[in-house]
Amino acid sequence: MEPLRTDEVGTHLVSRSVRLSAPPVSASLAAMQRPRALWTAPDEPTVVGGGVAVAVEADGPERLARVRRSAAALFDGADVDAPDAARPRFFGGLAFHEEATGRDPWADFPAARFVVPEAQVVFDGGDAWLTVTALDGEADADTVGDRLAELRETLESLDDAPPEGPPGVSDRHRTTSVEAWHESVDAAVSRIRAGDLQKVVLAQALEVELDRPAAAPDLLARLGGTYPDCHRFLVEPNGGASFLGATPERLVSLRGREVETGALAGTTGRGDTDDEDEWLANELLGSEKDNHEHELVAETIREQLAPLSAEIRVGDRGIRKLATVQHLWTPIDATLERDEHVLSLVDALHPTPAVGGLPPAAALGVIRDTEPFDRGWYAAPVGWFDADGDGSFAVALRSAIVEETLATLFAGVGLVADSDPDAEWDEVQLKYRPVLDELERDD
Ligand SMILES: C=C(O[C@H]1C=CC=C(C(=O)O)[C@@H]1O)C(=O)O
Repeated sequence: MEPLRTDEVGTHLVSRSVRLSAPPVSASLAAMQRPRALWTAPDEPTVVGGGVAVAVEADGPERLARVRRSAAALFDGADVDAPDAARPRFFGGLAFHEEATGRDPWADFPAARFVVPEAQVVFDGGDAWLTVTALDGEADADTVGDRLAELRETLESLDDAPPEGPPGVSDRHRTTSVEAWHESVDAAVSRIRAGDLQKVVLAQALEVELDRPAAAPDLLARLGGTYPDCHRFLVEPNGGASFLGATPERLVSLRGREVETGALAGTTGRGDTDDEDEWLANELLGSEKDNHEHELVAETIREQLAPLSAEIRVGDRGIRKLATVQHLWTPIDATLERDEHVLSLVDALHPTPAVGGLPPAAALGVIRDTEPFDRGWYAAPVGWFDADGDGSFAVALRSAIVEETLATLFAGVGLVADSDPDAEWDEVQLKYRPVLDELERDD
């Protein structure tokens, strides 16, 4: 189906839901038609999607406002018969920059794309719900009901199989050599010291040739084992690519007027022993450089929320431990002054200085001028929203785009005045690990 690109959406959604005896998540995802979607977040229902009831795409500075208007027109007058848990949602995300470049490997990823899946399975505690959605010009409640019954049978007969192991890596290619990295970091640090900007996040990409095609559901299932507290996501455009990851960074979630977000910036590794791990955590907590890098993120998020909020609550700075790294982390919650759509919050917050820099325009200029590859959807918002404008978005870090036997991984680091190119290089390599560990075979 061609995505809708106009604000003049003349049709509406027809949606029906049924309770399922919960099928296995990974097998459900594997059973879905492309394009597939997966969303798992701490304290939220897991959602699997497949196929397209409707897709909305937009680009340019107004891309989120345009997506929001198209979605509102589709939800307005929608014929939805579903309990709250099973309500239809739009899933998708954005490119990091406002315009899509169309460069490989991102050729099929527009600057913004959100899809209401034809089939959506929500796993909420022990319950599971299947929702089938169509456009009213293409189906009516009866045909949607027939499809619901057919899919229910398929899903309820799925077996739970353990995920396949890593595909194996035969070759790898870095977009940035050590020498080029040193040059870029030195140049960025000089500009920061000269006062042109306060912080910039520079990234690298790693292309990896696989021994066999990697199955996204298997990769995500294994990532779930190692990174259970992260947001795991899968988005697929038209074509054969899958963009997936297990990110520790929530961008924002909105329920009613309650906002949850946080600052995540400042990184160190994990220790081999408990003592070494604690020592590393204490070094990070005491590091002037990392606290400065972190403070710029926390303060900017607070400033961006302030005009929209009746109250903002900034928690204590602490350590977020993941299997391969530990980060400085500050929880930030807010209560909004008035009703807002989660896409307005996404618009206000992206890119935070955890992935862009400060001031944002100067940092984006340095990123565009320096990085020899297209960030595509890496480090950009991915998530979902519903008819009320509630939703949840993560920052697409610790991620890769995978197609057949090629995977491209992305990782970046925040640079401030006293950043050291060698230490930052090592940090990039650590941040590849979550996805890379699931691609490489041990033997
Ligand atoms: C840009 C990335 O991480 C960000 C999030 C947490 C810590 C970061 C840091 O310490 O540099 C980065 O700002 C990435 O993982 O690619």
